[in-house]
Amino acid sequence: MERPKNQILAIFGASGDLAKRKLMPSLYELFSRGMMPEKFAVLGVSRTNFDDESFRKYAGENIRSFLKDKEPDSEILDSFLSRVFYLCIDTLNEDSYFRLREKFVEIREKTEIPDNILFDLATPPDMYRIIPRALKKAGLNKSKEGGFRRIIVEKPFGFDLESSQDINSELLKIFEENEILRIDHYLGKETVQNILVLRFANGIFESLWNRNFIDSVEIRASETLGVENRGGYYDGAGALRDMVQSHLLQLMAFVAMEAPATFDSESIRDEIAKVLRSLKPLSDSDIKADVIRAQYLGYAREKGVSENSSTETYVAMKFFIENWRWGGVPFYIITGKAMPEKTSEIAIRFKAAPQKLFKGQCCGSSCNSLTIRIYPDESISLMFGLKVPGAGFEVRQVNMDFNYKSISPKRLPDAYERLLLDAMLGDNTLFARNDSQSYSWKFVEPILNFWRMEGRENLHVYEKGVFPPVFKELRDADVCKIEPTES
Ligand SMILES: NC(=O)C1=CN([C@@H]2O[C@H](COP(=O)(O)OP(=O)(O)OC[C@H]3O[C@@H](n4cnc5c(N)ncnc54)[C@H](OP(=O)(O)O)[C@@H]3O)[C@@H](O)[C@H]2O)C=CC1
Ligand SMILES: O=C1O[C@H](COP(=O)(O)O)[C@@H](O)[C@H](O)[C@H]1O
Repeated sequence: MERPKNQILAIFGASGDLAKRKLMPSLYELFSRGMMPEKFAVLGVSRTNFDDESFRKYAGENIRSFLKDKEPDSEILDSFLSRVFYLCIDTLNEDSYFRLREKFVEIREKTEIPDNILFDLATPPDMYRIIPRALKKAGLNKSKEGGFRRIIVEKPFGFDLESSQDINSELLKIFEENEILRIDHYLGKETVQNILVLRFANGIFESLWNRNFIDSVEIRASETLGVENRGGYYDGAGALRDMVQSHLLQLMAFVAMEAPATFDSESIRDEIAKVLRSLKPLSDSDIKADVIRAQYLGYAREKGVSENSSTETYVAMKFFIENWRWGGVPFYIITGKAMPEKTSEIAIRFKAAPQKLFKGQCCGSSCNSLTIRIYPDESISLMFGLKVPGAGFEVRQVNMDFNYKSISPKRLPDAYERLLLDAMLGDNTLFARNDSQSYSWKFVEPILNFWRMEGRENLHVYEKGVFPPVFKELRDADVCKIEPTES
């Protein structure tokens, strides 16, 4: 396994929630598995008043609390924390970035790390212009010693097409496109990456993976939690921006893209962009018929949410991809908060056999579907009809399951572990490219505009924990959810 080059990782917003719950535990985990660079430093940068020592203590406590499924080893943790530093500056003030420059010099003198820096903007999005500009002013955006610069940007990447393009063009004045890593944590999930391997390492699936054999594709990501303490952000975003524009359209692209010419970052990202560009634009009448939005009861009383909010906490939509592979195949995306269960999965439903020879029941009209499950368990199930034992010829749907636990008892890495490692390695395959971001904004923007015009009209409400309205054809496809067979 290739190890990243020696470098400093500078995390802006180091005092925040993302750094605490995801970034620091993931970096510790990479360190404990020997996957961090031989020489590295993690520099937290925020306004909160820490110094190196107090930040180490804070980071250590967070790693202990948020590390997934295990306790950190004290010795390894101490060794990791000895490489952690902190700088308290007013990140809004460009002049304070000269102090950041000095801190880099100080760390490099202590650690002998070359002039390689990965910046991570774990801050509110309005800092995505301020920080890069200030880095440029302090001469930190380019190395004068032949080292590298990279910058990770968290989502939301803009608010609409225009704002995302504005942020992009600002960033592109300061960093090169291949230095900008727009993170989408869904692409760091093991099963999501496996979609590419499942499709392109196996002849059997790819030959069926088109409009001739596939009846529909459904991507579903439901959560039981409401907006919790993120009402202020969420009320300005809603489910369409928060989940569909980013994560779920990227998942759709993995399912629908053509095979890349070679397995390298640009070929893969070319195919992702191509499929997002082929999304059939939705007219007002399509939106009326094919996009359902809803809000859970009590949402408007959440902290940070406006009283008359028309923000959707649930969206179900049907759309098409206009290309030779997918013409006429409906794609569905369903996502929401405060739903009955937490699940993330992709169901590829195949067309029914041409003749119904047997009695018995399969889900919907066809016996065949492939479910790629991301949560709760990371697994893949293929469904087909088989004979019920005994007299006659009655069909029953059964599933053939692959569960990650069966090939490796090891824990699956958190998405951030994979993505931070790739960022340190400079591999941007699993990061969203500028053009694909724009295509997905172009696709969702007419919906946002239409809803703005409608206000609360046609906004459904649902009780927390009760499934909101969904398309009739999906209810039919779900009529007999198969329970896993008992062993
Ligand atoms: N939390 C999560 O699970 C996820 C978060 N994200 C994204 O990551 C980014 C960070 O999120 P999160 O950690 O939750 O946010 P928090 O508000 O918890 O943390 C952000 C940090 O940014 C710092 N900051 C710097 N400048 C400002 C400023 N002008 N105003 C406010 N804070 C500032 C703050 O530190 P200080 O005051 O010390 O300067 C604060 O600790 C956001 O863009 C978010 O959308 C994406 C996916 C998941
Ligand atoms: O980015 C986000 O994702 C989470 C859901 O992520 P998951 O890995 O738990 O499926 C969502 O809750 C949040 O609103 C959104 O900003």
